[in-house]
Amino acid sequence: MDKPSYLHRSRFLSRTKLLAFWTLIFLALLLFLFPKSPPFPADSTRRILQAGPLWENRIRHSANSHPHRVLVTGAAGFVGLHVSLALKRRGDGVVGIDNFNPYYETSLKRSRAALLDRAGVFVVEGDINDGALLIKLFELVKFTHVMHLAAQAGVRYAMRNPSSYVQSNIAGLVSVLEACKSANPQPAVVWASSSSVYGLNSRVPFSEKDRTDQPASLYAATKKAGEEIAHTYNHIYGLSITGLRFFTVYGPWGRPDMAYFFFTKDILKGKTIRVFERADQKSVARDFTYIDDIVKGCLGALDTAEKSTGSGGRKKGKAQLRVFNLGNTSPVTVSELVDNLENLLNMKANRMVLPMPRNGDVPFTHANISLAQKELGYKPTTDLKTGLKEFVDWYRLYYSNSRKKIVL
Ligand SMILES: O=C(O)[C@H]1O[C@H](OP(=O)(O)OP(=O)(O)OC[C@H]2O[C@@H](n3ccc(=O)[nH]c3=O)[C@H](O)[C@@H]2O)[C@H](O)[C@@H](O)[C@@H]1O
Repeated sequence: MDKPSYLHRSRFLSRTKLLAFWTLIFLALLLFLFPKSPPFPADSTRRILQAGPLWENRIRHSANSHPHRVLVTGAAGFVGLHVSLALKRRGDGVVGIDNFNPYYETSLKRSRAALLDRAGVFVVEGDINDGALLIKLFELVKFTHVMHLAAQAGVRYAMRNPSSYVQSNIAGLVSVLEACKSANPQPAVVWASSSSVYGLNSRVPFSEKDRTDQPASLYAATKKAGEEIAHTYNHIYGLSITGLRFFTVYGPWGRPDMAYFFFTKDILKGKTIRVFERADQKSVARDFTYIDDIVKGCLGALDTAEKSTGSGGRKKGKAQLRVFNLGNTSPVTVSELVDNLENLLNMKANRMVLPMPRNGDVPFTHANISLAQKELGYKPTTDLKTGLKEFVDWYRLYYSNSRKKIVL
């Protein structure tokens, strides 16, 4: 027998209510699990809202109205510190930006930033991937130059945390170049590439004309990708871009993840250090380059950089695109590096000689610097022994005063 029609209707209604109820629950769950993302990172929104006029004034004051107004990314890093100080000392306006990430001891980065602060350089705490923050900085200051030194450094760490290299060295670089290409006027860009782009090349010294298509680490691959990205932004937007291939930079206020730094620490503690050797039993070698020489090369690149030709995202003509080796032209083996440290520290190292692990290292580096010499007037003057002495003196002072603030 057919059921009465009102029964059909009420069953239909209760099913509809049930469906509506579960749909609502489902939607609420979706909203809870995937909240709508803000137009730019929440951090940046907060930072810009909290910033206020005092923050803006500090930025304007730090840049001042000098002919050169330079934004230095990675200013609390090793090279960033020294370049920012040198620019400020000669009278340029400098604003720094750094995310103070914990790749190595953040207290060292904070000490560097404190030193910059005393020298009149304000370091904005922020990430280069934060596009809104970069736009804000360009609104506040018409930067003439960007010295882009922020990066995820280190060749061996790339196997442990590959995505950090993509995030900083590729996405971060694009974020910086995006801000530069949209700025009006566009700044000229000088940025840190790396000797590691020469990868497994065997012809020495390494020349800018050599192939760079066999990187040995993800770090090197991201720097090589950076050089190609630089070409694109130069080609499409008329940005003037100079890439600097640094060769194992060392010196006071250096990076604790680098061999000369942690060898010093470990020798002083009596800990064993691992000295890598090549398959042919020769010690690996590096074209160690002292920080003051690198700073001169960076300033030379900045001073010879031509203006970008575009404005507000539009190219108006061909712009300069350059790449230079900044090395020392005299490679030293790692065992000689350790000999030097033993002499300076007056202590014997406990060496464990091991075959070079296959984790991104290359057996040797050696720079041909004739192009930088010709175009930038670059001429390194510090040998490893002299530079290491400066480092060891700083190291002893810094770590014996680690709780106090010290000046360079
Ligand atoms: O020139 C560059 O572009 C690169 O220079 C350095 O990379 P690297 O030359 O490998 O510097 P270290 O990690 O300090 O190593 C120096 C030498 O010591 C050797 N080493 C390292 C660590 C160790 O425990 N034992 C050892 O013998 C390495 O094989 C290498 O030959 C920096 O760490 C990179 O960020 C930079 O980009």
